[in-house]
Amino acid sequence: MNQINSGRRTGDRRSGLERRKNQTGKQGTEHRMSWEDQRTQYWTRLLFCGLALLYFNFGGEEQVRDWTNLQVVNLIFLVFGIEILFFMRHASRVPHAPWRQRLTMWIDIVMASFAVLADTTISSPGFLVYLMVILGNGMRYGLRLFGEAVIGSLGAVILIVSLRLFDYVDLFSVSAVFFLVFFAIIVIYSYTLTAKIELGRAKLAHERNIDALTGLLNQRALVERSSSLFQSQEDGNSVVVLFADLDGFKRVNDTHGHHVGDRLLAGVADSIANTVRDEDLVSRYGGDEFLLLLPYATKQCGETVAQRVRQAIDDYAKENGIDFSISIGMGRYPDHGHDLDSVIRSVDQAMYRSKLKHGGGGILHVDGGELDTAESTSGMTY
Ligand SMILES: Nc1nc2c(ncn2[C@@H]2O[C@H](COP(=O)(O)OP(=O)(O)OP(=O)(O)O)[C@@H](O)[C@H]2O)c(=O)[nH]1
Repeated sequence: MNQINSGRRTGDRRSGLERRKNQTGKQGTEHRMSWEDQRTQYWTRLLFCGLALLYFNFGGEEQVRDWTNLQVVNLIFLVFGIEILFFMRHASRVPHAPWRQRLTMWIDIVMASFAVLADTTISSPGFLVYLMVILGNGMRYGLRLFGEAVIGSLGAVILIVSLRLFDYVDLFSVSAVFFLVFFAIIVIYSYTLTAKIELGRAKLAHERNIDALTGLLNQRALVERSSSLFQSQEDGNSVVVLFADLDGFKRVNDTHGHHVGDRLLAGVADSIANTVRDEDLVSRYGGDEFLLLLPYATKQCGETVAQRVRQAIDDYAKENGIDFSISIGMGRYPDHGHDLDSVIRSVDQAMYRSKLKHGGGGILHVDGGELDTAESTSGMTY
């Protein structure tokens, strides 16, 4: 039992599966925006920038309040346009950048506020831009930015109204109050709609990426994650790949029934999840097969984890009085394959050779090196 717990962080009382569920849940539900998802937003920002320039230039100096002038307004909106083009280019190259989404949203709020403050018309069309910022960011990037956009816009409106309090007192009327009520209803309605969309999106991502029985990543999600993981392993770092397959699992099903087999798979998943770090990827690759990817790990780290996994499974089998074991094939990217498929082929073969040789419970390296099945793993640090 000690071996199973040895992978757990100090003070972290969650089971391995809970930790893994949280991790995979987060990874599985995170919504990564593609460039195509964001393109319309950047064109809309450009459109609004152009409209603002037209609006002020059609109105001329009379459209601009005394504290500034048309030249300054033009200059500021020109800089705004350049900022949009700059981040547009950035978004097309690096689509997923939460800091950029947040920064551009705040720039939009500042620009809308500037437009409203510079405008001699009290009910400036700039106010509608706040709605665009709230809806556009909320619907696209989720509730967090939605909330931020509401707070930012509300704060800006309060500031503007207090700065021009006397102008707005004159404007006070029943229709103005109703305008605000309608505005608030639209925001609340959009918030609940966004919450629903986000929940649905998270549920879908979870179902797509997580194996329902074990709570581990499924094969599809692992393949998807592996490409970015492999790309990030520069400077001679390697990813250790472990292919683990249960021995005698069919017999467990046949003897104890499928429901026990199911529970055993979930227990094995939990035991395996306990042996690795949070940044490692653990997946249920097939029926009774598990694939582990350990980024930035040396061969020695891989051996340590492989031995821990085997030990954890032996302990689990003993504790539950069920006769089964685990065979593990071990290799590394990029040493044993140029992509996930080819590394898996190598480690799968190593695992299979180990099974043939020992009939179960062995750990075999792709290079042919075998780990002593009796070796103790206590006291190992990884
Ligand atoms: N209970 C249960 N059984 C499953 C599930 N998925 C696959 N299986 C069973 O897992 C077994 C896997 O077969 P084998 O690979 O031959 O299992 P094994 O007895 O461990 O044999 P070796 O891998 O050759 O050692 C099959 O009997 C499948 O029906 C599942 O979700 N739940």
